Amino acid sequence: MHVSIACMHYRSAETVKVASHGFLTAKCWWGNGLLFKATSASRAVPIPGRAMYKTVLCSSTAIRKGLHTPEVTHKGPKAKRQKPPQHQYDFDLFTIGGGSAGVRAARYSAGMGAKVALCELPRDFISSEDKGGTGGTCVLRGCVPKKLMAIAGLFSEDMQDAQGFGWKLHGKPEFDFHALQQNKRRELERLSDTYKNNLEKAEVQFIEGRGKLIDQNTVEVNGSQYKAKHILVATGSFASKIPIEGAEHAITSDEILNLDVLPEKLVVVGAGYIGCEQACIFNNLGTEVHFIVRQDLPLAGFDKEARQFVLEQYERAGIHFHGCSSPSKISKGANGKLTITVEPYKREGDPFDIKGVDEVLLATGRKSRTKGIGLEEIGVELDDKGALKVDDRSRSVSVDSIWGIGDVTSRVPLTPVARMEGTQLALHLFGGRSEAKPDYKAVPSVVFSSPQLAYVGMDEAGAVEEVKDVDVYSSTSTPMKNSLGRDGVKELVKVVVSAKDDKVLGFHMVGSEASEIMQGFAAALYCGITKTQLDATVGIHPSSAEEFVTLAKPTRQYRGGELTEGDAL
Ligand SMILES: Cc1cc2nc3c(=O)[nH]c(=O)nc-3n(C[C@H](O)[C@H](O)[C@H](O)COP(=O)(O)OP(=O)(O)OC[C@H]3O[C@@H](n4cnc5c(N)ncnc54)[C@H](O)[C@@H]3O)c2cc1C
Ligand SMILES: NC(=O)c1ccc[n+]([C@@H]2O[C@H](COP(=O)([O-])OP(=O)(O)OC[C@H]3O[C@@H](n4cnc5c(N)ncnc54)[C@H](O)[C@@H]3O)[C@@H](O)[C@H]2O)c1
Repeated sequence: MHVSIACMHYRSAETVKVASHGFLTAKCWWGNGLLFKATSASRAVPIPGRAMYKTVLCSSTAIRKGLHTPEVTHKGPKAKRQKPPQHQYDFDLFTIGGGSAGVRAARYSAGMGAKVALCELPRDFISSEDKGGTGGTCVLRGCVPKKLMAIAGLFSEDMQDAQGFGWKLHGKPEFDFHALQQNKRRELERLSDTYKNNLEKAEVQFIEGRGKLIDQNTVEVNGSQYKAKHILVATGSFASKIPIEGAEHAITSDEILNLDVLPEKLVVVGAGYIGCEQACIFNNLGTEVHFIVRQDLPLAGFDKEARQFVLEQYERAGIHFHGCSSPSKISKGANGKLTITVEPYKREGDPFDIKGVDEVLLATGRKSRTKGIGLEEIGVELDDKGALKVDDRSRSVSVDSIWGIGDVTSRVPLTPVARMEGTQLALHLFGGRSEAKPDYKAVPSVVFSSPQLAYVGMDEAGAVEEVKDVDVYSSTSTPMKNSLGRDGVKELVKVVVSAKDDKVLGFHMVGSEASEIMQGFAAALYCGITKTQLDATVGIHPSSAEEFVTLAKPTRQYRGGELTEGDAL
């Protein structure tokens, strides 16, 4: 049986499935891949040699229900009613974990007609083997609380800038950390509830409790066993502490986002995403912040010029950066204050102590949550970092019925990527799109520090290594706000171009609006923009973003992998 759908006012048309109950399942596509509910049918046309050809017409109002839900179905005049299926499974898909990845995959799969269940741990702001909550890390102890706290910190920069524009602040503005934390928790609980409600609206069966695999098709939660054709492991990751003496006195990102008292003095160990973001948040809120970092620059793996530039800005804002250093010990005094002993790392020098510290944040990386849930017992292969090993369609490399998406795998640990993997998995399993798989071609990323560092595509060193002939365009400027506001605030824009075919390979920016600006350039990179096309783009004036389309002369050029013009970084 074949069905085509014609949705008026929408680009659409696809698919067909004859459900076992004899009804037609019709998926209706919009341009961006969302699915809509089709609710009416007009005619069915038999085609010789095929069972039947059926056209379903539906109006835009008829298909407006639900952002994604797919299917419906109309009983075709000639469709034969079949016997109810003799399922050996309770569910088509059972998802363990209700974070960004699991919720997306579960909702979309249910929307495509699958029978889906999802289990998630009871809610807590601090995660553990037994505590979690719908929305997962992003909502309860990641992107959202972090961004709310970053916004709180930015008001302090704004108040300083405002004075240059004539605003008079009478007396020292007061900051109530407790109020921020209370308001923030309320908002996070609201969002977490929304995630749960959305699952229920999508008709995903929600089970609160810890999921554990019993065999390749069975999950146990709270003593009950559920059988599913496919099992999705989306259990995310957790902050791991480095094994130094006194590590029990240190906290991780879970706790720092949930403090009740604003620390006066904070030491941050590790300058990845989390370290840089938290250092800047607390610096802006008035805490004395010290950074202990093994390299000479923060943000290993990012573009070197952007790293150098962002460090200058962190130090200008008052953060104490201790590069080429590593902590060896944390001790707690009788007054409750901490002392952290710091050793030189791959350099000459003496150890030193940072005393009178209220909190030490270990921001030294995260590990996939794969232990104690029966994975290894049923033969699911993990990689050398303990992450679930999957193929390019997110299927376990060793057990066919097991799938893994999001931070539990070692791909790109970002929320939009986890969601994209969820969407693609739903399409692959239940959307009639067996070719569907995640696409990592142009994943943009932002460190929400102060200033922000955003990029998409290749950094300069990576481009030179891979492409050899590269032109680099970079420029620094003072944002207009800072012509009258705080002194010394600068922004960087940078474009990395292949000299062979003029294609842009990477965009980088350090600046207060970098996250908002980079999204559009990510779309351009995805579409394969050339430097000539970028130059032909009309700027938006006055703005920081226009710097990207006015970069006339290369700052550095490489040919055959060697620097031929400009100064080495
Ligand atoms: C401090 C911080 C800031 C971040 N900021 C950003 C940002 O700004 N932008 C961005 O894109 N990304 C950010 N990230 C990364 C982002 O949060 C993750 O990539 C994303 O949340 C991963 O989603 P996930 O669904 O794979 O995992 P999670 O969100 O961790 O979800 C996994 C879920 O599984 C549950 N679970 C675990 N075990 C079980 C079990 N046995 N049974 C039932 N449930 C279980 C957990 O409770 C959890 O809710 C940040 C991360 C952190 C830590
Ligand atoms: N804005 C965002 O999108 C955002 C924000 C936070 C987290 N995340 C995601 O979460 C992931 C985890 O973040 P993260 O900051 O924990 O990890 P990370 O890998 O970005 O940074 C960890 C840092 O710790 C350092 N480190 C490791 N071991 C150390 C040791 N023994 N001593 C001193 N330093 C040590 C590393 O060199 C690195 O700089 C990131 O990869 C990112 O994808 C994203």
